Amino acid sequence: MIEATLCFPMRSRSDSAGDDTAAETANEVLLIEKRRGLGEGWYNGPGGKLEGDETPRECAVRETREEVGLEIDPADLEKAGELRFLLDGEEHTFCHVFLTTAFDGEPTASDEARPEWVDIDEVPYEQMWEDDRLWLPTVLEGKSVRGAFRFEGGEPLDEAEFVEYDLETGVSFADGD
Ligand SMILES: Nc1ncnc2c1[nH]c(=O)n2[C@H]1C[C@H](O)[C@@H](COP(=O)(O)OP(=O)(O)OP(=O)(O)O)O1
Repeated sequence: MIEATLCFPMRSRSDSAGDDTAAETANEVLLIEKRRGLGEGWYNGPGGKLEGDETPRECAVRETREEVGLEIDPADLEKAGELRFLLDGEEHTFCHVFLTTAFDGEPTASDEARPEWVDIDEVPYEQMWEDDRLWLPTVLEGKSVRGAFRFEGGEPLDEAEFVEYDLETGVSFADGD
């Protein structure tokens, strides 16, 4: 099974301070238009597969740097979701989802991704993985999710048919995940 990450940098158009979680104060999210590989041509968060012995946080930081050039401290990532993608009844990908409002730099396009700040009320779900509309709005509201999403039809995953799902909200995750 593949272990992967998604990272959603968020920002507020009008600066607001306080102890709120990232998604409670932010109203724009950084998406990428994927330029190659799984999900090519669709919008998603920066992210990708874990490499070597890196942790999910380290992976999210590395993928966000490689894809859009933002620097993030792993401690500034808020864990927001755990998603299981199943293909033909088999576990295919386990994906850790993170949010952050703390990052350095300006998003820059790479070979893999074209970044775009998007209002959280205008996320282009019709140009994203079909499951995203089921869990991403909840994540962008600052609530955590744990879900399983079943696809049928064989590899590659992005050409398989999305058939059903289970989703829990307001879940908690183990420290350090
Ligand atoms: N169903 C669904 N919804 C939303 N997001 C995803 C899925 N399935 C997925 O695989 N994903 C996400 C999880 C990952 O962030 C990417 C896929 O990562 P990929 O591009 O294959 O990983 P990289 O490590 O960047 O790839 P290469 O470097 O090998 O090209 O999609």
